[in-house]
Amino acid sequence: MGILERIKEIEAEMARTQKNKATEGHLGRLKAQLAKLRSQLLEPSSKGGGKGEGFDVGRYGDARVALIGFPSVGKSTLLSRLTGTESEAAAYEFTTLTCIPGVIYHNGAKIQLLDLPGIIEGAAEGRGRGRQVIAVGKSADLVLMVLDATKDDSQRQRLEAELEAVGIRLNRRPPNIYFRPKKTGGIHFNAVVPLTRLDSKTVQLVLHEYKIFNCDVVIREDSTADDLIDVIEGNRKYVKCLYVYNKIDCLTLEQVDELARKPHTVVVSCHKNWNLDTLLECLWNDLELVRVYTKKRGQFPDFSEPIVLTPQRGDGTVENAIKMIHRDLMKDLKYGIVWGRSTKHNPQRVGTGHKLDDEDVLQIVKKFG
Ligand SMILES: Nc1nc2c(ncn2[C@@H]2O[C@H](COP(=O)(O)OP(=O)(O)OP(=O)(O)O)[C@@H](O)[C@H]2O)c(=O)[nH]1
Ligand SMILES: [K+]
Ligand SMILES: [Mg+2]
Repeated sequence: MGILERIKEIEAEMARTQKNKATEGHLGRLKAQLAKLRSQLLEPSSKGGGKGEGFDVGRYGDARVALIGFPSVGKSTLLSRLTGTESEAAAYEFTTLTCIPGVIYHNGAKIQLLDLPGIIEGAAEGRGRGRQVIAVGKSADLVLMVLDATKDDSQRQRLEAELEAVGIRLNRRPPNIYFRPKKTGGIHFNAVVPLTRLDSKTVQLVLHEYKIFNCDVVIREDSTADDLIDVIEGNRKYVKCLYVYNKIDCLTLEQVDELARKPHTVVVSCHKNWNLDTLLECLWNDLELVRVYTKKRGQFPDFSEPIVLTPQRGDGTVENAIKMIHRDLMKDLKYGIVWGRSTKHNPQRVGTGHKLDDEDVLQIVKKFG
């Protein structure tokens, strides 16, 4: 039996199984089986894998944002509006067939925006160009999930389910679970908070499903079996997501108002150019970029070309900023001098671990000279 059929079979069994205390362990084991099969499916070696022609776009700029959505929701129209790049838009589905990069220039930073083909249901199982689209989505710092405001809102859940199935976790933090496999010693399982959604039998069953018989597990929050599986699989991608409802020119004011109240959501009309500035502002805030201006002794700071740190490049520490200027600069460093919001006094001497804030100015003092 192929992987896809096995996935279908397990999903069917899960649907048949009533959810209660007695079936918790069984369901946990089925979830682990499902997660393992999906991992196999996404391995590059499995059939139909590989990056695929037209998707191998290099990283550019300070952050990478992917446009993900069902066909004809307006992804390409949005790319053309926000960047200088024209990506073909048309009334028929699957107008876009490859990854089309554009660049947003905003607040002195360069944000790479990637237009992608529309996703269809079953993308997680490799339908359409799902696999390639998902690979690009995983490589992004943020996903703009583009939705058609004129369509039924189940589109959002369906799309989320597709991304969930391939290990993309939207707007979530990694579970607070410590997990360490060992050579011997059996399973040591500990929970430091009361667990209302997971019992020790389920933990055992999930671990056995992965053939793990020796390990330490410490659960530090009220986790589920899915959380535990995410930690064992270890390859989950925690990506920020902003939901963009496009085509609000076709809705009533009441309908627009209702959509706009959802969390992490922006409503826009690409045709009418409505609210695109708000979209940029939300995108900017969510990316949490830290711009650092460098300054030489006795000179004004260079405000034209900031060093841009992202949460994905590690914390916005002085060390990370210096490494972005030059790999070798760290060994010559004596200390830094910083002006800005991150310091108590201006200026202030700082060490390499000091966390910089957006728009700080940094002067590097070297050991010799
Ligand atoms: N009414 C309305 N239509 C829009 C808006 N933005 C885009 N469209 C239309 O929606 C259709 C699809 O737009 P595209 O930009 O091609 O959508 P897409 O998501 O890139 O589509 P695929 O590449 O096929 O997945 C086109 O006919 C656009 O003119 C909008 O703000 N309002
Ligand atoms: K289209
Ligand atoms: Mg398109």
